[in-house]
Amino acid sequence: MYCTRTLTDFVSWVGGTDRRLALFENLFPIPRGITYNSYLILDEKTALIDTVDSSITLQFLENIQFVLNNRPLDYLVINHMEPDHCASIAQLLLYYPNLKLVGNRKTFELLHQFYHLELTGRTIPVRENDFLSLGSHTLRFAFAPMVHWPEVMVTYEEKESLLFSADAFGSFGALNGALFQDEMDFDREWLPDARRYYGNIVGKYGSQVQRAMEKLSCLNIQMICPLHGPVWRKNIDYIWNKYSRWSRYEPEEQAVALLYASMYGNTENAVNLLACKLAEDGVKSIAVHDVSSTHVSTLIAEVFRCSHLVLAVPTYNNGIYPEMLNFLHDMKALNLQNRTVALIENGSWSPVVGEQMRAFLEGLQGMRILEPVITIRSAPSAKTLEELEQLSKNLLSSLGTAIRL
Ligand SMILES: Cc1cc2nc3c(=O)[nH]c(=O)nc-3n(C[C@H](O)[C@H](O)[C@H](O)COP(=O)(O)O)c2cc1C
Repeated sequence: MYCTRTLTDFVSWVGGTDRRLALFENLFPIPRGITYNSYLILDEKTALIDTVDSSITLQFLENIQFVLNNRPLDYLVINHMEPDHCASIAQLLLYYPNLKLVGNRKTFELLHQFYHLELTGRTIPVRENDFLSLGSHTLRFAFAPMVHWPEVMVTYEEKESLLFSADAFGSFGALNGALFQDEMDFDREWLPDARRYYGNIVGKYGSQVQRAMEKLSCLNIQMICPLHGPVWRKNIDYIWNKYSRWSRYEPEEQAVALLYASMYGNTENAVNLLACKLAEDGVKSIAVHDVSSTHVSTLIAEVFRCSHLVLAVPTYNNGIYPEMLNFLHDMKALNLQNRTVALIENGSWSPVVGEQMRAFLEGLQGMRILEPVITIRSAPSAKTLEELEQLSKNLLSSLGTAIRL
């Protein structure tokens, strides 16, 4: 049975949800599932904006059929050629023999690479700022290269001021009936997944996100319609400001994330001691994560959120404990910048990871190491306690006065 939602008198949501997929991109855990959004505009001409993943093609086709109500489908706009948004194109071409595909040069290069379809006479190539009239509605195209992939463009509908934003402004998570951000408690239910989605999927491309936002900032936007997660029709500034901050690698909060590795509990013990000192010193926002039991995508999201990090690690065969090393490599791969980092190293005979982590972090832009680096020999000692007390004070003064009790 069709399952659709109405955006405006002319525009419907015809996407769907998948709560069975465990790993998005076979990489990122999505315990709350995922939504694939697609939007259908009815005017003199009909236009579908993007398609969905193959897991929900049947539901998707039923949704489109219902909204079209026996009308033909004239256009499919392809904003993004990643297979989770394109896997239904072949079926659509079969169902709707007069359907024309709208995309840019790179869109069609990728389409041919993925699907080997016969498309003679069925494509409409567009360039930056070209428009397509549907009758009273007009679609205008703006390229947003590397706001995830090189072919990405966004589509702006001029009559109703709708921005179809491709992967930008999206989120992990399956919609639970509510489609619009103002129908849900976004901060409580969605923000962690929206942040984790941004950080891990788009986070590497901050400067490209900035360029795209600059380009779009002159538009009157009444609704942001992304390819995953909630649609924004109120509080657009809220998500716009989050993106502005994230893409500049500015922390969202003055907060401390203590991220540690520990085999036998001694490094963990030091981290718990520091967390207690921080709380006693008046720091309100403290998060503690074991890097071995917290997925690296969540650790990355915490870096996007927090201004201050404490990395605590045992020496492992003369190197950084593997799960922490993996996290550091991910931070580098995703271009993370501009954080204040305190380091705690542990080792029973030759602790060397403090220097190794310092060298690694100095290779990232704008990472400030908060001195001194603390060395533990096997287990925290009385000296360690004093050093942790000092580190807590140093963190507090670096955090600034805003969060003192
Ligand atoms: C496989 C393995 C390799 C280790 N390699 C080193 C090393 O190269 N240098 C060192 O000083 N300690 C080394 N250690 C010791 C740990 O770093 C040390 O015992 C530390 O206190 C463990 O902290 P934890 O209790 O938080 O796991 C190694 C331990 C293990 C299990």
